[in-house]
Amino acid sequence: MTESNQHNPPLLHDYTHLLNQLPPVRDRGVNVKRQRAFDGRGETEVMEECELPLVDLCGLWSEDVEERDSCASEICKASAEWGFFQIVNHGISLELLRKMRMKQVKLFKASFETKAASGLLDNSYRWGNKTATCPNQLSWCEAFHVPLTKISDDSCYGEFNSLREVMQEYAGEMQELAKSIAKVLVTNMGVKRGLWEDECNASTCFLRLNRYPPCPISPEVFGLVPHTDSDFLTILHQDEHVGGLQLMKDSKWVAVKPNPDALVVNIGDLFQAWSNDVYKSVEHKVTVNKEAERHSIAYFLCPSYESFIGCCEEESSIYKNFTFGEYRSQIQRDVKDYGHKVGLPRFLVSN
Ligand SMILES: O=C(O)CCC(=O)C(=O)O
Ligand SMILES: [Fe+2]
Repeated sequence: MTESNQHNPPLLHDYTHLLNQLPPVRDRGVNVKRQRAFDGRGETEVMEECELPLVDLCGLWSEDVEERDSCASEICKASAEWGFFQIVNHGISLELLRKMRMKQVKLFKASFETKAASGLLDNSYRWGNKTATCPNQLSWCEAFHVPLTKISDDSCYGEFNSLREVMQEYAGEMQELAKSIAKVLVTNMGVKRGLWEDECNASTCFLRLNRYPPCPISPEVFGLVPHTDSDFLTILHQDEHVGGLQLMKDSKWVAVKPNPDALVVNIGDLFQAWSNDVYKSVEHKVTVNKEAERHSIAYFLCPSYESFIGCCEEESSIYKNFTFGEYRSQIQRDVKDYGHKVGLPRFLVSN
């Protein structure tokens, strides 16, 4: 097996030592068994593709109070029961989504050396997983992880200057949309003013442009390892055609069917803590294909590092009060020490 495409990162080459730990193909069981062993969780199985709850945001922008309330309650119900939902009529034009995707595809078509070159998109290019110590910690992907504060910075773009305007417009619109959804979730908990109103300025929010190259050893590695997002909420512009996103629902992995008209929203750890576990930050992962590449763009709504996340039910909070900065540092320590994020359980009052 070779990595002939000069635009792909050298995943096979650089992770040979890890991939050699995989048992020979003849020793592995049938698919489901293999997936179970691979995930390291006896109870998980892959289910059929499913339709996530679909929320038409038309109601949210309506003059009619009842329509607004009904849309808000759909958002909150999905956030509590699934932690994930899809939105249509979200106000972001299909033209902008298409333009952003075209630019993203073009960017990833650049050679690996160009992408990794110093300076491009604030040196935000990442691939694989440096801290992986075994094959199931390896993510078969490449990504630009771009802070919103850098998006208008000319020096980030080099030869990709035409990306700047689109990125700016895209990030601005995502920011507004994310805040509108956050406001619904905050109001539903009986709180008039959430910390996100002051704290979720652009200072720590970011966009992640993901590409999952075709993977000759699929399904032996993940595109993105199972994780929860460490933010308030995420808005995901999935690949229009190629599926791969799976989420945990009732102890089963559920595959999300691509819907080219919809964006996917998921609750992150901070909203779960703030809502005292009412909204769920659900584990999700991405699988990869042997032949097809896949693209996605995620927008992460985050507070400033000094913000206390707190809890809307202060007296009965099951989590300690922590700042976003503390949360991030703990994750970084855990990844270094154990190879993976521990996340919210670290901050339970009972610990
Ligand atoms: O690519 C996807 O569909 C999911 C991406 C994701 O979960 C992330 O970037 O955190
Ligand atoms: Fe994620």
